[in-house]
Amino acid sequence: MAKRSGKEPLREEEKRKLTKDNLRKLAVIFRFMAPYRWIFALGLLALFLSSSTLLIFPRLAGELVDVANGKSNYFTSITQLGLALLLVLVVQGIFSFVRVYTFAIVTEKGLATLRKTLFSKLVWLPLTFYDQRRTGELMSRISSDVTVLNDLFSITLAEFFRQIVMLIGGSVIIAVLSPKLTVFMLLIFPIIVVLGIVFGKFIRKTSSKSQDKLASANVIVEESLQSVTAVKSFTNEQFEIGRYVKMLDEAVKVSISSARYRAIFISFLITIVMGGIVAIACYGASLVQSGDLKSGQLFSFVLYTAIIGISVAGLGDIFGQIQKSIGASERVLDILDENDEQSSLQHIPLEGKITFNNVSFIYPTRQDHPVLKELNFSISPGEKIALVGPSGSGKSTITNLLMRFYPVQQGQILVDNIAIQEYNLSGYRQNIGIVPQEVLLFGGSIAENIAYGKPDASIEQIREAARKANALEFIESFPDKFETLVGERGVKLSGGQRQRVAIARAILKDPAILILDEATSSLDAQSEVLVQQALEKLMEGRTTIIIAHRLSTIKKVDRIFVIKEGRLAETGSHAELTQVEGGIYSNLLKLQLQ
Ligand SMILES: Nc1ncnc2c1ncn2[C@@H]1O[C@H](COP(=O)(O)OP(=O)(O)OP(=O)(O)O)[C@@H](O)[C@H]1O
Repeated sequence: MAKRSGKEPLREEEKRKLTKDNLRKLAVIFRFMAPYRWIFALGLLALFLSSSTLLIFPRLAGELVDVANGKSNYFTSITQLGLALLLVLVVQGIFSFVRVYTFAIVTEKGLATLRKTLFSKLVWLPLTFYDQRRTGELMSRISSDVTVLNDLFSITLAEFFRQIVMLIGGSVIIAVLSPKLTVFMLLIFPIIVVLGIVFGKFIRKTSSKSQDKLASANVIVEESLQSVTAVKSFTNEQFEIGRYVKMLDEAVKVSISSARYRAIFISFLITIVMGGIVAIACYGASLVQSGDLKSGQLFSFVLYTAIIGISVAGLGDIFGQIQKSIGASERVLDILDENDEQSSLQHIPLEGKITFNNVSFIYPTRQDHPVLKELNFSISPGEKIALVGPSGSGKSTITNLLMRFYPVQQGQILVDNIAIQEYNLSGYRQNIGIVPQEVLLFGGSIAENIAYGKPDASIEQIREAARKANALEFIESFPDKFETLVGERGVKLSGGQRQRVAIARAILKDPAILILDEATSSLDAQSEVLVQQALEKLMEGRTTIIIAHRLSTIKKVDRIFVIKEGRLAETGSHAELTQVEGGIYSNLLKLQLQ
């Protein structure tokens, strides 16, 4: 979702009705602010006082007119009144400062707790959750939705209370000032307000359409910039510009047509509001003429009417914002309510015996597509096996289940003769190291990236791991050595270098079980040799499962499991399987050799 400021129109789908249930959702979010409730209460008090002080202002301004006419009951000189006004302003300023500052403290601290809770929830959520959500959508939970809630607690709620104080206080004061004029005003203003609300709703709908068009245009910018290399390599610069211009032109068309309605709305509103005020002023003037009202009182009255008008107009927007915040809190709570896999870390020393007993598996998001079918095999501690088979046959799924990324639905996976779900999750996963096909590094230094396998590792241990991973030489050749920053996702390192950093990571982690997902794209011969040597060192003494693509690795393993359509089709050593006439493995081999 494109980032939008609070001033932009609300989308209908972002709003929720102000029901009791929905307001309860906001109350749940408010719990994050509970530790700061006393500061919040102080803010509310300051808000009440600053609004009340502000309400004195029009009254004093009216007195100013009466003092000038020599008709004031309270003040003898303009200077005296000027000082009183100054005092009101200063007091009001102090209360406003306290209000804004305290609300900011409560909101910032409370919402930082919410953000932290949300992020830790997200990282603890299982992969089954991620299969159903898009990353962009989750990002906007932490950014846009929490920002909407931030606005609610820091601005909207304060505005809401302020407008209410203004509305009620202002109405009481004008009723006391001149009951007659108040009744006259009440006959006019509600009609203006209703017209304003109805028209305003219509305008919001049309500008929401133009926002959507603009958002679509922004998607093109995002896509083109993200894949700028693809755009350039296909020499599609002109094509992308064309797409953008077309979409933007449509957005402009819709915006201008919506601006026409907005212009009518604004001119209508100004005319009718001013007309109302003029009508009140005229009637008020006639009251002054007949001696029912002092001119200063009329002046105050008109100012109060304007304040009440502004409050009523503001309330509509505030309700919209509250409805939008309920939508945001609902989405945030949805995530907080998910079941996560959080577990404290227990150290479990494993030997690395792996057994699959009749394991069948279907991904929860693709119920109609059985992936693994009654798989049976056993791997001894320290044994090295390769998973071989056509794309989509289920090789990665086997390792996903072993990592407990997904729960097994049928059959059992045992490690050291105990069903894997019996182990403490983090303790269990600590025993498994992965060197993935596509190594993505974090944006820090090389040292930090290697230490990802063991965050408390000393620099000597990091160095030793880099040495074993054949990475020391290239790291030392950089001017900043281990402190070299690898760039976003490790872009500053070559494929082979990234692989060796990943191997060093795994060496440092020192797991009993190792999963190697061989890179499909080949490295240059020299890098290949260095990576292979490093991998062999890494594999020593560990149970290893290799998702294999290359002959050179397959030949060296103890056993090869040929997977076909989720079943174990053939098992044996390279030498054994090549002997099988018409076998899947021997056919694959022939293909590769060709
Ligand atoms: N997260 C997922 N959600 C739903 N289906 C999935 C998921 N991951 C894989 N699959 C499906 O499961 C089947 C097996 O996929 P898997 O990744 O295990 O195959 P593979 O043998 O490792 O393939 P490759 O060699 O191409 O990596 C495929 O049909 C794939 O579309």
